[in-house]
Amino acid sequence: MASTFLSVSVRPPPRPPSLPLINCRTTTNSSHFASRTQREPPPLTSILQNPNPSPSPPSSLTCALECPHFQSCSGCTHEYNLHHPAIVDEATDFFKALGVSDFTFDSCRLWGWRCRAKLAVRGSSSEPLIGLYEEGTHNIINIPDCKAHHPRINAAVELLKQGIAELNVEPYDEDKGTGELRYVQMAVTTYDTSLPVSQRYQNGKVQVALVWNSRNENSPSSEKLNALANYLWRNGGPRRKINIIHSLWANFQTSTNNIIFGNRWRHLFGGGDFWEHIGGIDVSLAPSSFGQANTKAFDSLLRKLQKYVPYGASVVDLYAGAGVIGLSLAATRKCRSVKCVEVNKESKLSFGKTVERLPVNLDCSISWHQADTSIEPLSWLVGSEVVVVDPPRKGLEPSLVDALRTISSVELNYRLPESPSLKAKDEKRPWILRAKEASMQYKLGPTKEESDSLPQTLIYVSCGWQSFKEDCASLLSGKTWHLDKAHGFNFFPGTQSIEILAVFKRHRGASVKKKKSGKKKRPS
Ligand SMILES: C[S@@+](CC[C@H](N)C(=O)[O-])C[C@H]1O[C@@H](n2cnc3c(N)ncnc32)[C@H](O)[C@@H]1O
Repeated sequence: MASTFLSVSVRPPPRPPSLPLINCRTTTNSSHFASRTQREPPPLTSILQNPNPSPSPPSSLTCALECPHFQSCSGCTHEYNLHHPAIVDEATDFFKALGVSDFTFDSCRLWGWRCRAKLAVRGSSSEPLIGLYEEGTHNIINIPDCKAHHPRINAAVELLKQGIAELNVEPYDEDKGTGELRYVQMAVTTYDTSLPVSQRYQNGKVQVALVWNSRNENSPSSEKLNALANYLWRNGGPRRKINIIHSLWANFQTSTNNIIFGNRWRHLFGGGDFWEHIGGIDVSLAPSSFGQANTKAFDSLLRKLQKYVPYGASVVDLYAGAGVIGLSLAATRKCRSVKCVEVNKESKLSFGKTVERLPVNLDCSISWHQADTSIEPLSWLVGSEVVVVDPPRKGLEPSLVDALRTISSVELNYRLPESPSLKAKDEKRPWILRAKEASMQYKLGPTKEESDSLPQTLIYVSCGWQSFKEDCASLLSGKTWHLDKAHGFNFFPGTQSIEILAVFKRHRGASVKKKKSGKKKRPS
């Protein structure tokens, strides 16, 4: 996961004046930016009429960001060669040294790719600032023409600014802890079956979550919150000719730390369910649950990932969020079982909704568990042939790396009890009991016998290149795993980030030592 919000950048040297600028975009609208000498936002209608999507793949070596905010905004760190960040060459060499010479890189969509953004709201009600930190400072700047954002996010931000000014909403003051609106999260759904497929992306609609500086909806400032939500719904909702708002939510947060969301959410307007079609399934994503920012690139990664999972396999999806990876495998690979493990309890609701849209005849046992994978990780690995890990940027927990490294030599202490009721009765470990309480179990089809197999395939999805390299070295040092395949995806064009999909296989013969039964061998 890459956070939109706090990014540190290293600027490349400025482009020499003589270097020709070849733009990879077919629908360039550079005059729109060239003529804009001031930084004030364009009117909402102009944003909507110039959605500036980039439907075609790159064709030259100098695909350029061409963003007017590049010098000041901390969001993007690289202006040229968006389709081929330098880190790709490093990754190619890295994987080659490990015996994988067919590393591939998918450059994905280069502009308008960000379908999920968390933006700070600062400034004053007459001149609100909604955006990211200014490079090297703690000041927020407006980024109305951001080239990474889906154009509908820019349009919704513009509308929000108008609402703030008109209704005299007070932006948050970090130093004093005063003000009303702290942050806004904008997430775009591009799944509208009433439109032809070719028109769906550009006509995405935005789920807006307003982070309000009060304890709950009964506080005195709630009237202002409702008025703002009303304004956005009236001016961007379904009654408008161009409907940009999908739904409106409030989150209540009064803490002075830098955690964006509080625990309390309230649905205000529009669809309570937010659907996207990713990896071959309909996925529900509540504003409180983790969602990938680059919807299209994530879809490409999932399509590739699916090919490495054998039909009918049992899968455990660690760091699962709302279970998008696991559930897309359940549907497309007809998995026997899929177990999703995630620490954030907010993802459970979205998981349940997504399961309800899976085909009923899947013949798969599906579960979601709220648990920390670093605690007794082996207990989650037992019973699955394939393990998928998709950790945050810091990489895998050391205890999980250890469990994976030593998986072949570990005695199998985790024999599954004969019946679930017996299992529940005998279980004493509080963290396992807590995870069970918070879990969700579905059986789509007849019940299958659970196995005590251990994973033969490890699929690592990484958004942190440094931590991936370290985890990779640790995993390979155990001689249990070898690296089989690796692919890169351009999840964050304009930065030196790369999303990696790496497939490890367990060495043949590296099998589990079964626990001794205690029975004496019968003489032959
Ligand atoms: C990069 S996201 C991936 C989510 C999901 N695979 C997806 O693509 O939608 C990482 C997820 O790991 C979860 N997480 C972080 N640390 C964890 C831990 N120790 N145990 C379980 N989940 C954890 C986060 O809450 C987050 O949802």
